[in-house]
Amino acid sequence: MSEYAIQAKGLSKHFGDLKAIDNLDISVEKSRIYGFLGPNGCGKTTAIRMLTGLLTPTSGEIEVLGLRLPQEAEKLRLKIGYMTQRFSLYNDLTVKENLQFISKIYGITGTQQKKRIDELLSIYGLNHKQTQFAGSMSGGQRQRLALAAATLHKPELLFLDEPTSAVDPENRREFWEQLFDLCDQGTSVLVSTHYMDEAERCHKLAILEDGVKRADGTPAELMDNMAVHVIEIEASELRELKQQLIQLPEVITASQLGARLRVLIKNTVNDPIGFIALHSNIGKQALNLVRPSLEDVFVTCTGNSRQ
Ligand SMILES: Nc1ncnc2c1ncn2[C@@H]1O[C@H](COP(=O)(O)OP(=O)(O)OP(=O)(O)O)[C@@H](O)[C@H]1O
Repeated sequence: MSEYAIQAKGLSKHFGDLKAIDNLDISVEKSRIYGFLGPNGCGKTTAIRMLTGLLTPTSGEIEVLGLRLPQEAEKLRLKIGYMTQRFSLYNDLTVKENLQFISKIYGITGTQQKKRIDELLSIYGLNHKQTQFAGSMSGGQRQRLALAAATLHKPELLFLDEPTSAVDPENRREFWEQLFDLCDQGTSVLVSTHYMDEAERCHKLAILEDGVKRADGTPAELMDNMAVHVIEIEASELRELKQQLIQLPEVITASQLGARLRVLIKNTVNDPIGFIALHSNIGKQALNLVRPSLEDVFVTCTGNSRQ
């Protein structure tokens, strides 16, 4: 038995001249949460659709839960859950009716259906909402209903495409707690996001840009292996200072965070604090060498740095 829920090698999808996914290699371990982090249009949905067997790759090899895709896609259908970017349930059915409808699709009927729906209503805090129309629920409640529907048949592997783009931070945090519960019970999860805080919660992630994987690893590995120094500067006139510093070829990017300027400097510079002090009128006491964040990793390994 493979330790991997998903393995893909040399995966590509071309739409005409556009390489939506270009030569992607990924390995997703079982009972873990793996993230695709990247901006809109970088190919996250295209990659997920190929890994679910819904889209045929232009080239490459895919094995999901021991099944080869796209050849064995039909056998995979009952083993996976897929929560798409858009709410795909029925707005004019109630919460309970939606779950009953999905149950029937999976062949879950009678007392088994009632038991499973009651269980899901309780897990996802929807007990008192069961007679409410899905269309009248809040963003957070809809996401919980969509997750309940995607996990109704207890899939071994769950695909979530930007699941929390329409929910507030509190609901997002709760949603992730539920993902970790699923993971604890043995479910493997592949989730796409463009939020750094969400990506940081994943066991492992791949950073995608223009269909290409720019980096992958655990969030800690990605941050530790960054070939840059990060300096935070506390000073006045930060807008001016930023303009001055980003002219230097050794400076990768500089971005303001409230009263501080966060500057990423190539690690070919041996003494980053001395370097900033030399190229500005800021004293060394206002400069701090800090730990890179995932956002620093993202701007360094994608083309989003110079602004
Ligand atoms: N069926 C299609 N035909 C032509 N181009 C497509 C098709 N599907 C996706 N694309 C293009 O492929 C690229 C990747 O799209 P994709 O939806 O996978 O990105 P994404 O990272 O999921 O972005 P978003 O979060 O905005 O959905 C985009 O340039 C998109 O326009």
